[in-house]
Amino acid sequence: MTRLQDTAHAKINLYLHVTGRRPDGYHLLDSLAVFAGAADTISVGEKCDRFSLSIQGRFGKGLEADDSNLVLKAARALQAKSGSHDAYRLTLKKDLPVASGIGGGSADAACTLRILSGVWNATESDLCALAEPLGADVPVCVRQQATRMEGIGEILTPAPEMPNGGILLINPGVGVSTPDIFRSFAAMGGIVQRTKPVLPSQWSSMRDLVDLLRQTANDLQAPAIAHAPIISDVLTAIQSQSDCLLSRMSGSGATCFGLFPTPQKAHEAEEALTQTATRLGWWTWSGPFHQNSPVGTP
Ligand SMILES: C[C@](O)(CO)[C@H](O)COP(=O)(O)OP(=O)(O)OC[C@H]1O[C@@H](n2ccc(N)nc2=O)[C@H](O)[C@@H]1O
Ligand SMILES: Nc1ncnc2c1ncn2[C@@H]1O[C@H](COP(=O)(O)OP(=O)(O)OP(=O)(O)O)[C@@H](O)[C@H]1O
Repeated sequence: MTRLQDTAHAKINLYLHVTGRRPDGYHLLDSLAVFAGAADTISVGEKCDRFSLSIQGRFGKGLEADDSNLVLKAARALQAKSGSHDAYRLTLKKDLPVASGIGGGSADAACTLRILSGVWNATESDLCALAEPLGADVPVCVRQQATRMEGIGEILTPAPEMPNGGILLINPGVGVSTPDIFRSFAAMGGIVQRTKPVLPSQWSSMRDLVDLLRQTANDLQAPAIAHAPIISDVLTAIQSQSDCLLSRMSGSGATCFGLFPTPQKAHEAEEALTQTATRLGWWTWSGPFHQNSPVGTP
């Protein structure tokens, strides 16, 4: 069965170690990426001569529906691969903040590939080959499952499924440019030698996961704070909530996350921060992790 609507979930880097640099300037990473329930939605409408995109949702304004949009780039890449001349009207409901370290654009691109793979019978390996040139975060977003990312993001190893904990996301409304943060990372001293984390075959509890995460870091957090000091305030606000097990920034920022023993505890923390968030214009989301069905299932 073809899924003509699908959700593009927020990617969260629970840890992110920069381990090296390629001759082309891209950074080698070791990161544990998981997915939150928060998502954009993409729908495929009627067939037409050329792909078109309409954008709705809280963060739709300010995002161009032109050729630079990763949804259209992904659709055209798969159309070319399939050799089809068919095109469709696409709609993106943009509920995730843009340029915020949770891979919204990458998740949209991967989601577009997944939906259209149903239309053109593309295989998962076709999707992976198309994903890589669209962006370093696109391959991991194809499956939307807990994954260890290495290389520049193209070497993917399945990671243990997340325990039934809760996650709180907060974005302070400051867009952060990924290339700028990698540049500042280099300028601020660059690579720190770290012990490579050993992931278990499964997590016995959120505490088990958090114990390991405490021995890790997001190496892009300090450079991102140098660009946007408000990130420190967000981390403090999350960490000061009762039952918060860990707070950290995701990706190149500025979105930060807090881990909680249950989704309910994450909701309670979000509620406690409502007044602050409303006053400062922060975007917040709380709930469970996304546990996905494999590509190709309805
Ligand atoms: C920081 C992460 O979000 C962690 O998951 C990703 O590595 C970034 O993935 P992304 O936004 O899809 O990145 P891309 O759009 O491919 O690259 C944007 C820019 O970020 C820098 N970049 C990105 C990924 C990477 N492994 N090394 C880099 O140095 C490069 O300057 C690149 O030109
Ligand atoms: N569908 C899309 N949604 C969001 N951004 C898009 C999209 N298409 C193109 N872009 C462009 O991609 C850039 C990065 O956006 P995105 O929201 O993916 O950043 P991010 O969350 O920081 O990603 P990452 O965590 O992968 O670094 C934006 O500056 C935006 O102009």
